[in-house]
Amino acid sequence: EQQEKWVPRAVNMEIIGTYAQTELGHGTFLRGLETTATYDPNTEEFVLNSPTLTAYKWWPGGLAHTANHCVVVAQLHSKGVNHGVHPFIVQIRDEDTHMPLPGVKVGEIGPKLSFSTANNGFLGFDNFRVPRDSMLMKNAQVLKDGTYVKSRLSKLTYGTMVFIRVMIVTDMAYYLSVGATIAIRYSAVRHQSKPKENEPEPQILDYVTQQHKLFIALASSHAFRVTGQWLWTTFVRVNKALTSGNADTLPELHAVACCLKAVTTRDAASMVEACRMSCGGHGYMTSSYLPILYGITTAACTYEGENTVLLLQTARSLVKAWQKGSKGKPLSPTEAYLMDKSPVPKWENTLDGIIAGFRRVSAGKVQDCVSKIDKLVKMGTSYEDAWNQTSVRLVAASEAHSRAVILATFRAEVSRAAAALSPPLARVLHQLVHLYTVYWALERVGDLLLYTSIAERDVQELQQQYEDLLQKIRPNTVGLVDAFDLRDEILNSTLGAYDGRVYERLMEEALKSPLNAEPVNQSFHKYLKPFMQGKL
Ligand SMILES: CCCCCCCCCCCCCCCCCCCC(=O)SCCNC(=O)CCNC(=O)[C@H](O)C(C)(C)COP(=O)(O)OP(=O)(O)OC[C@H]1O[C@@H](n2cnc3c(N)ncnc32)[C@H](O)[C@@H]1OP(=O)(O)O
Ligand SMILES: Cc1cc2nc3c(=O)[nH]c(=O)nc-3n(C[C@H](O)[C@H](O)[C@H](O)COP(=O)(O)OP(=O)(O)OC[C@H]3O[C@@H](n4cnc5c(N)ncnc54)[C@H](O)[C@@H]3O)c2cc1C
Repeated sequence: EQQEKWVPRAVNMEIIGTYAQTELGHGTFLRGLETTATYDPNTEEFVLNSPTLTAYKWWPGGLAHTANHCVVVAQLHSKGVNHGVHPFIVQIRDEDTHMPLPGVKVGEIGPKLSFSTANNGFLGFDNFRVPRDSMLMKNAQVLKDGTYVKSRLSKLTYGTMVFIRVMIVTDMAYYLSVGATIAIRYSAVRHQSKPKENEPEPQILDYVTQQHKLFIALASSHAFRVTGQWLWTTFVRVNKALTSGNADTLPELHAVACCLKAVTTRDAASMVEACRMSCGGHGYMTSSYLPILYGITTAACTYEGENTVLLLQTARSLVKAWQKGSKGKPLSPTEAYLMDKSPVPKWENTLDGIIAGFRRVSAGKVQDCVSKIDKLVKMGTSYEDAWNQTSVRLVAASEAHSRAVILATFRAEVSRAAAALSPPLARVLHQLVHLYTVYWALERVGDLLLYTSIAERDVQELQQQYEDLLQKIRPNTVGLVDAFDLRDEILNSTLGAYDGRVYERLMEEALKSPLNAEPVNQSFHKYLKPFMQGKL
């Protein structure tokens, strides 16, 4: 009945909430959170408290001035026992006056790299009392007398984060479609330099280096959209099983959500930055929207689980899978390839050959990590220290695993969908799958040389395949970004508008600046003139 109490009010916007988990002192290590919720059986209330400065919640989006409620993650104490972190839904502001309630300290954390509209806030409690039903009791409960009833699965507390991580993969597909649309449209409008004296300045989109910078962003948008859809379907299936009490598939979902969130956010941020830089000075204009887009995508590398920490979570799953598989036990579908003990096959410069190659790389890296950890432990190093000393390799193994998942999913889903598409459209999408796959084979050629039978001539051929694909995709590039069908109001970009009036839009935006309101700015009279006259 808690959902009946809170959900309708949230849906009709009586409740504006945020998720208050991170504190000044802890973001990753949730078991280290300091906010306490101590149960008082005499009043059937929880007393929320921030015992230290580092216990203050810090970062929750909308917390500073928008939210009037929040989900607070706190250490639950009852009958003198700390039962660990649990979620509580807490009203923090008066619903009429919006004033902070007594015992609640809330405010803005200050300027950030981007996300300036998110009013991220801080929140502290001074022995703030909330009724017992504030504890979200879907998984664990506290009875009226203070008896704690533990959840059938403690990890369900972390479920919200899995959901958001799953959504973030699709978010990255969207952000890349915005960046690619802006940069490719601008590259079609911008003419620069004279490689051929007797010909006009060409579109910068015809420079192969420009195509190399931009087409991967276009292909990645499709790869992440397809992978995000697969991940969402997986999430729905796991959640359905959880509802019926079966948590067997949750570890696999957690592991694959972690590495996909980490890899897609890192790729999106670096590719949006490449889109910005490919637009020269105008890409550095706020009016291009590319700097803001970079700020948004790079934030995703940190929020909802810092990327390194998440890649290590996946590595933890891969190492456990290796150890499990080595004992002959079955592995989850996404990790089953780790147990492929067949001899390394002859390298094939095909999509299937490259996908199989990335699986070999991932399995080889995981095996190397397990061997290094085992060797260190046998030499007397603690497992924790051996893990830390191997962690750079563990992150790389996780990345290789994630890339193998994306490559395989992108290829499989486009192949499956192609049958229902027109031959020209199917051909273009296959070209994007091919470009994405060969791009990453070339980016990770060192790993392929270490763990597969790829030879120098294969690499040369892949490079030629890649350059041929750039040439094949070029004629459809503008059509492909137009197909994202992003309205000018959404693009919010002087460089990416559909009409291509880049220079007029740049000037229109410049003239809106208040600094252009008068021909001589007041700074001349206040500072320059006195300085020039030696009076400053
Ligand atoms: C229908 C309504 C729709 C509403 C619309 C929604 C739209 C969404 C749009 C998309 C997003 C929009 C943009 C978002 C804007 C910004 C939002 C940002 C919000 C935040 O940042 S919230 C705070 C996020 N914080 C984190 O992610 C913290 C990261 N830290 C951790 O996850 C854990 O602390 C960590 C890293 C796991 C370490 O903890 P520890 O206790 O040390 O864990 P162990 O490593 O020991 O592992 C213990 C054990 O648990 C398993 N585990 C860990 N996490 C999970 C999990 N999430 N799920 C399942 N299982 C988990 C782990 O595998 C271990 O298992 P073992 O069996 O190996 O022991
Ligand atoms: C734009 C934005 C919006 C946010 N919104 C919210 C929100 O709405 N609600 C909310 O609760 N939080 C929010 N956060 C906070 C976010 O979830 C945390 O910043 C994130 O979880 C990382 O935690 P941290 O900042 O404490 O970094 P730390 O965990 O201190 O990480 C710092 C460094 O230490 C490394 N590190 C930490 N632990 C390990 C480890 N075990 N092994 C190896 N390296 C490690 C990390 O890799 C990183 O390099 C937001 C953050 C941002 C940037």
